[in-house]
Amino acid sequence: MKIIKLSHPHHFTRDDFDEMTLALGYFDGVHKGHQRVILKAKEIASANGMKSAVMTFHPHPLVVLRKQKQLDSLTTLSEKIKLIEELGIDILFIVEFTNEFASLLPQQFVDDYIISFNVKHVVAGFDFTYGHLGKGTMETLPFHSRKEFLHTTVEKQTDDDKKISSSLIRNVIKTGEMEYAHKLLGRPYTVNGVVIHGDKRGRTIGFPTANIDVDDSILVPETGVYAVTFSLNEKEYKGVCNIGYKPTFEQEQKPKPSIEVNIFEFNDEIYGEKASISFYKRLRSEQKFSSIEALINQITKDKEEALKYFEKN
Ligand SMILES: Cc1cc2nc3c(=O)[nH]c(=O)nc-3n(C[C@H](O)[C@H](O)[C@H](O)COP(=O)(O)O)c2cc1C
Ligand SMILES: Nc1ncnc2c1ncn2[C@@H]1O[C@H](COP(=O)(O)OP(=O)(O)OP(=O)(O)O)[C@@H](O)[C@H]1O
Repeated sequence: MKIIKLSHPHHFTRDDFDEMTLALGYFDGVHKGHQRVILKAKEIASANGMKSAVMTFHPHPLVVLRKQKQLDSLTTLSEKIKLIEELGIDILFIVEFTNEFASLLPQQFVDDYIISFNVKHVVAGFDFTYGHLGKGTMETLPFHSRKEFLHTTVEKQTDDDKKISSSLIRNVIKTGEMEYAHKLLGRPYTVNGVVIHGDKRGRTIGFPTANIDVDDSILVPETGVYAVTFSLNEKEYKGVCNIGYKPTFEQEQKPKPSIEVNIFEFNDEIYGEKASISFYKRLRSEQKFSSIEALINQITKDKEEALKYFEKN
């Protein structure tokens, strides 16, 4: 996949590109609704001998326009790139979202970012908006197209009558409903990070853990214990993850919870390595135990429960 990063104003003209079908949106999480939009663009492109393309924006409009301080993203930009690449798209445009870009009139956006890129077909969801104050919609797009391109509107993708959206999935993950998040994303919710040093207490209680440092922009699920898979160097292991503050040992809560995984049948030294955790099911809340034995008994049960879950699913 070719990646083209640009900021406003850009210098591209139609002659720089082959004809293409373009899917438009922010696409945080690349969930099932997004997948439908992106795959529709791919389908139209291949039926018409065009290149398939996606245009996304970075950073998130709500953050740039200061409507939200931080987003708690489902994907970092590089995770989003990887997921879009896996869908088999030819070109990804990443437009820097700035106040100047946000103030483009709808017609200017269409002229400069669709027609100038030799786009012959646009695909977006029913609620996609463009241009200053989001005044452009799928209803105004034919007018702004100057008859230079066609468009396809993807109807609302729902689950139980609810629109599948990045915001819905964020709320679901915030309450630890990982099976529901899995259904809406079309894959388990996964966070990537680096293995860091913990307090080295885990091994002394018979449950060594890999502590993972995750980018601050990324949404971390509700605190608690989860059945997870842990991936490292293309290999996947099962495990149990605790997200929390370890109240059994710590008197004070740190600013952010630790994320640690006891990986089953694994004994390697992996500090500094890149790894990812996929969350399948929340097993329980984190507790303050009155003894280390009680904690050990509970983690033993957590492990059994996780193994049972993976046997059945
Ligand atoms: C599956 C699992 C469940 C855990 N549950 C709790 C808990 O309920 N309460 C708690 O205080 N610590 C809990 N812990 C955290 C342990 O206290 C922690 O792994 C241990 O203190 C080692 O920490 P360290 O890696 O920083 O050395 C859990 C850890 C795991 C792996
Ligand atoms: N459930 C859905 N059904 C159809 N199209 C969708 C759906 N969700 C998003 N889209 C479309 O996918 C593109 C990207 O959407 P966008 O990034 O705004 O995500 P969203 O999931 O709607 O997020 P948010 O929760 O931030 O509104 C847009 O064209 C949008 O209209």
